[in-house]
Amino acid sequence: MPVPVDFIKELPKCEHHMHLEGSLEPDLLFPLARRNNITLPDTFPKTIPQLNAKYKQFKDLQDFLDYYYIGTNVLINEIDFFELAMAYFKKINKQNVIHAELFFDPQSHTSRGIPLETVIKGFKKACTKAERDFKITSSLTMCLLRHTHPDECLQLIKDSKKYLTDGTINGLGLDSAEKPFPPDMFVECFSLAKSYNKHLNLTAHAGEEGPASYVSDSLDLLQVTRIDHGINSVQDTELLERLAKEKVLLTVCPLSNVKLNVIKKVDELPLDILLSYGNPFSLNSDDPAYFGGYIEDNYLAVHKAFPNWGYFTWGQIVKNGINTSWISKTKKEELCDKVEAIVAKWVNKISDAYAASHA
Ligand SMILES: Nc1ncnc2[nH]cnc12
Ligand SMILES: [Zn+2]
Repeated sequence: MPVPVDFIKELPKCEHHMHLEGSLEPDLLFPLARRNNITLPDTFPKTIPQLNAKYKQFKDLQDFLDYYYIGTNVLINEIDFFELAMAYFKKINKQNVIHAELFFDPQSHTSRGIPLETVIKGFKKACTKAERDFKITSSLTMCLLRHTHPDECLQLIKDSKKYLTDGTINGLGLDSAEKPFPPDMFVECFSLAKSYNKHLNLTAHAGEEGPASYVSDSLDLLQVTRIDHGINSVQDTELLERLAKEKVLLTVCPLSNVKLNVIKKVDELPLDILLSYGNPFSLNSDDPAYFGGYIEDNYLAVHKAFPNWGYFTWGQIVKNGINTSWISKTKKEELCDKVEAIVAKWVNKISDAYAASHA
């Protein structure tokens, strides 16, 4: 019998893969376009229902990205970035999220003349407010857009030096269209950022649409310690062994993979293989406004698709996510204790119910 849905909901969750620009819901996108006098392209859906209908299914990653980058155009002022992030925090506050490591794409804004400072200030103020109001801790990971020229990415790293060194930005990532832009193009960018701050956390999207070799190249060439998506790693069992040995977190995004046609159904995700190899993975929403759900929806989709997982398997998955989060050892211990207490509570509930029914 599957574990109860209420147990899944109660688990304290860490989100490791969520693009702030990907949380731009149609009901914020249109008002921001009006407020900022932004004219959307003629071919862009005109109403919230029309836009939601488009978001039902994308042909592939590029089809989605075409909409995603149009959406970013409505973000102009610091308050827009703040409101966008606050709308996300309000949603996840109802889903037992305790910690969120958040991506953002500076180049999608600086290329339109929006100062980097505007973007970062707006997002950072929301992170501070979320910690104060909701007790959700968070950090920002700046992503390089791999479809832009590596020289532009290098310039962004130089322009962000202050934020990369003073802890305002906690991580560097790599996103956008994967297959035509392999990791080796960005070696200089990642090494420059790391030279600014040896504690900077490094991650990259790899093995979403691209091959397993992009995962190993990201580890070897970019020196990342985490892989975003990474599900195509299962094409290479030696790689799976390595990822397990090095405790590399794969930030899996179930609903995203279905909406972007990477898989047809959530039960096709190779999660049982990852469990059998001891690969830590977490469940994430990627771009929740576009893919039909926030983190809890992703947990529930996996719960439905993998009904055989018991309390301890779920507890282990969540603890693996905590232990590979970019947080202190003390915080990891505190959160893992919380998970263990919840698992114990539910296991006792079941055994008490069993004992009562057999008394
Ligand atoms: N799923 C994804 N893959 C690559 N780049 C992205 N940017 C936003 N979402 C993305
Ligand atoms: Zn992503």
